[in-house]
Amino acid sequence: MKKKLIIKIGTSTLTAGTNRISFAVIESLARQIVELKKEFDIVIVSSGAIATARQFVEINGYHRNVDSKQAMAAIGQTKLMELYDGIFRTFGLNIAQILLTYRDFENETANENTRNTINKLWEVDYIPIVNENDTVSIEEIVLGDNDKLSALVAVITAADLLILVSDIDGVYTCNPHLHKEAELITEVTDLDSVAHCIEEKESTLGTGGMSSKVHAAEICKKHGVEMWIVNGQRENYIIQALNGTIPFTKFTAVAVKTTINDKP
Ligand SMILES: Nc1ncnc2c1ncn2[C@@H]1O[C@H](COP(=O)(O)OP(=O)(O)O)[C@@H](O)[C@H]1O
Ligand SMILES: N[C@@H](CCC(=O)OP(=O)(O)O)C(=O)O
Repeated sequence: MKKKLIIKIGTSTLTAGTNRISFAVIESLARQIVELKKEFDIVIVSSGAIATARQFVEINGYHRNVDSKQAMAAIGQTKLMELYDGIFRTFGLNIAQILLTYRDFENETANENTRNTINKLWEVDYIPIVNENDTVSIEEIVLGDNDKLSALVAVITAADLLILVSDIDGVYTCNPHLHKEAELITEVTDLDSVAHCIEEKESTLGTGGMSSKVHAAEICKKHGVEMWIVNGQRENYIIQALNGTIPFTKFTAVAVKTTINDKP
């Protein structure tokens, strides 16, 4: 049986620091997935709907107003999937879309349905691509960046590994954008030991940042899922992390897997 791998990729990685979704980033992901598929069943958790919409339309006040953001997400989601579909197909990869909210994970029947859908998609060789259903739920567009959502997907699928693709090699002893002396922490076993290391830049406050990744790690740890933070700016970042040829942060998990019913 294949191992299960969840890969979360956010807007900053997908846009490679520009204001457009980068075809090259999606191509690099697809190229790696062709290799990874030999060993893993894979789910991608992808943000980027709003960033994609911005290439076509600018709804007034979408920076401030949640309803405008939601409308942007609704417009961008189909176009984002078109991009994934077009690029992944050239690599012989099939994709399917799944939209979820946090509330979906509070209900065991919904969890069972999600699990069944994902398992069936794997069986017929389709890669599920998950995003938050921004029309009915706004937690991730207001507060987070799909980090928690990806942890919940990892838990309900009993994944072997969750990889959060970020703009940085992992958790440092302090924020390296603010302190030159920061050193990468390559393995975290005790989450309390990194809490004091997190220091968000003003612009990222309230929109994810490293705090939401550590929160995702808490959920994973509690349910026995290992989580890594890997730098999406490095070449072949997932393959290289798996081969141990690039630095990254690993959050080790407790040995016993529990179910999502033990509330995250
Ligand atoms: N101790 C720390 N180690 C690494 N990054 C940190 C730390 N504290 C705060 N950060 C911030 O977290 C950012 C990564 O989170 P985020 O911006 O959400 O990334 P992404 O958009 O790639 O998911 C870093 O660029 C950095 O500014
Ligand atoms: N779900 C929304 C936004 C989620 C979000 O804020 O994530 P991110 O763009 O990674 O900070 C989208 O796809 O644009």
